[in-house]
Amino acid sequence: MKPIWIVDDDQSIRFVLEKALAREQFAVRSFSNPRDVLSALDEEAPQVLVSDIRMPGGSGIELLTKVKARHPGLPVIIMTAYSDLDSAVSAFQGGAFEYLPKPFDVPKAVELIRRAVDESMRESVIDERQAEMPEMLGQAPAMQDVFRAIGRLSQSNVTVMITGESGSGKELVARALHKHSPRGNGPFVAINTAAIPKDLLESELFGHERGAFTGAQTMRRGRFEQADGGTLFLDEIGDMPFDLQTRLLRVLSDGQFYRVGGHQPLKSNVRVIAATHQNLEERVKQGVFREDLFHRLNVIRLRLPALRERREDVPALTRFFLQKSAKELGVEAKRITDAALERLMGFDFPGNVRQLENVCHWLTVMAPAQVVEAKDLPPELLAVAPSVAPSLPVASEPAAPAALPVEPAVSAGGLPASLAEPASPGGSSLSSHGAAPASAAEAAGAYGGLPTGGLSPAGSGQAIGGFGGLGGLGGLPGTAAGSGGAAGPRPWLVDLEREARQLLESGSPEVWDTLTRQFEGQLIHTALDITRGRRIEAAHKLGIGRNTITRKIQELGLDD
Ligand SMILES: Nc1ncnc2c1ncn2[C@@H]1O[C@H](COP(=O)(O)OP(=O)(O)OP(=O)(O)O)[C@@H](O)[C@H]1O
Repeated sequence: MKPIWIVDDDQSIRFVLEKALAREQFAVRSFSNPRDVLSALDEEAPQVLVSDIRMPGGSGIELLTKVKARHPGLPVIIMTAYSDLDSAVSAFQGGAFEYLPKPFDVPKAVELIRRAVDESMRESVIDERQAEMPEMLGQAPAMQDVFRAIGRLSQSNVTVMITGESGSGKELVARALHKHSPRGNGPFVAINTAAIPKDLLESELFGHERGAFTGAQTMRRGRFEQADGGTLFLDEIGDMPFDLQTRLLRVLSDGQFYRVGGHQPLKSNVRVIAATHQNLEERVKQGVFREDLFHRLNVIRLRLPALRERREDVPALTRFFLQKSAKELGVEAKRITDAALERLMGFDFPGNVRQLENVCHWLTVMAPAQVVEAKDLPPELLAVAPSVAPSLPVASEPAAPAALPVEPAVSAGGLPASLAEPASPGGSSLSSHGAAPASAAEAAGAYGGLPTGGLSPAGSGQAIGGFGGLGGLGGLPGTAAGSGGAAGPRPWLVDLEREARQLLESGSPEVWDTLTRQFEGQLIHTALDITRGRRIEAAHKLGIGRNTITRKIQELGLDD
């Protein structure tokens, strides 16, 4: 764990906190002014920053703003006098984790710091988990087929070949296959054979002994050894040099290999998943890919559709990536108009999902307003005439991102032949597993929850404005909504209308504010209930920032 940083010009405060935190086994570093903190930040970052609000060398609020720009996820606690409430409020607006009124009770201060530490640790764990297995969206039938195939393959250790254009999600699928396999707790090791120079590839794959070649000063384990007990993902397998193909074939046949310069045969228990954007049959015909290796790898083949073959997924992916980019950059997520989405859906995306992800990142940084309009799209995209003009499926918009089927569902049914076809006798064993596809509805329902876009935590007007629009709140747990596209308004909207009518007709003041508070309170309450009080997770599920949820909980008095 990184140290706690304390910034205060008052030496006695620093002393008291240092001692109290040291007693609790926290490492502490103290500063007497914000300037020193900023220069220390060039070298390292703390776990939590605790800062006074008024200091000779600059204000704590300014420091907070600067720190947040560099480390959006870092919890900052601002110490302030009771009398200084305005400053405390601006601290929250600047994204402080909490404020600590002075004079403070030392155990309470320590407890607050501990809570900030816990939250930041939990967030990094969540982030790691997400890094391991990012969310995978797809409502298009072709993607639902892929999810079904993943579910179907989940009890199996069979070799899989994933084909699809660059950026279509092959690695994501490989990770999902690994995660949902019996070896899901083992390592997932990926290697892109096209990205590594030919001379180094062999030692990357199989490792080398000390002194095996100039520069090999220590023994190094290769990816096969690293992946022992797990999955080795061989990306761009079509580009593997011919002589290495022979070595790879040998490992796949008898499980044995030698480190470069080594004489001791090694064994590694590895499941291989390979991927390529090339036509391997063609490469075999050209004599650049070994036919026997092709058959060995091609036991089950999964074909990932290009994004232009599943344009209906573009809106949900766009909202998802806008949220993701905003989170990474520590800003509010941008929303996007239907017209802009239609324009995006008409684009062919030669770089597939990766390209759309980059576009969303660009929009988060470059689009001039909070709501992205068609004219704000990147110039290279606007320069191309849409190849189709699809109309946006507003009513049937998915309420929540579909996620991978977590469990292999059990019912009859096989993999679509085009999608996952046993290409050699080895594949036939699969059909005996009896694990069968999860339905699209189950896959979506397993994660439930709110739409990734549309809810603006800052602007209550915008949040309410989203009710009848894209996505709506169909996935809100505990409501009867969610069927999407059913005739008539959803039951809770009918209730809302009745309540609004009653308040308006009776001349109640601040109707907007009252209802918005109830709406937000209910959302947060439900999310906290689902996450058993874990705020960061609740914020994540709601698609709002950690600071926003903390502020809202305070404002709405949900603390106790
Ligand atoms: N269905 C999806 N839902 C969400 N994100 C996706 C989806 N498909 C792809 N992505 C994202 O798009 C990016 C590219 O995906 P990935 O690296 O898996 O593609 P790839 O086909 O392996 O690319 P390459 O062939 O260039 O290696 C990643 O950031 C991935 O998380």
